Amino acid sequence: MEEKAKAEEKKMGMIEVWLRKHRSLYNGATRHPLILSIRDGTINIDCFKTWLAQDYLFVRAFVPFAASLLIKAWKESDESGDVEVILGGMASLEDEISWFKREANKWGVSVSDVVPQRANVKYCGLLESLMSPEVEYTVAITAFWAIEAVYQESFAHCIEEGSKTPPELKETCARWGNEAFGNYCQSLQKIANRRLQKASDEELKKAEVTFLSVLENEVEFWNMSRGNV
Ligand SMILES: Cc1ncc(CN)c(N)n1
Repeated sequence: MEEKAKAEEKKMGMIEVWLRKHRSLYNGATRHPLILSIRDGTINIDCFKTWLAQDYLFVRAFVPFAASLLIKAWKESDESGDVEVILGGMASLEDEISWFKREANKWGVSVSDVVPQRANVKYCGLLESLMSPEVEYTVAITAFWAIEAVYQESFAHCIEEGSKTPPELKETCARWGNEAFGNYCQSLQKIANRRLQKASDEELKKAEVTFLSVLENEVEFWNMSRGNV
């Protein structure tokens, strides 16, 4: 494929090529008005609570997707180290679910009463479709990287120097914005790049379409939290 050849010539990975090509959508997902309002301290706390409750449900659906990816890595990967990277991510999800419950309790949000909103149902539907054994490992790992990377870049922006994030939201931002999570996302990106380099044109196209779908769903997820469903 032409794009792949260009990437090779410039010694770039496909992910970097796509990040350039789809920069405005990527920025839309990682610099959403909700994130910017956390960063500048003008966040409406009800929006934060909506996000928290809805994301708790999303993370519960993310666990089986991660499990399906682990199976794909075990069956299809050309490098055994992939399994450890994914397993490490899965192990933190248990802690993440406990954190969501504690955080929800702190804000007076009852997680057992949360009803998923339309954008959440749609995004969880995408996760479910990616769990199918027919979806290639390369496509699934690209989606998994994109999902994690959007949160990493979004929340890291809220704890950069000069941000005015309210103190009570800093822990939330540090959860995904911290350096260790950044390194984990880098490891996922490396795996995705390695797989994409060896992918057929058809697989490459599927992975790019899925990447775009993740970004669109992320934007809609943030929109939902601000009440514009
Ligand atoms: C919607 C969404 N996207 C990504 C993540 C990071 N796992 C999350 N918790 N929620």
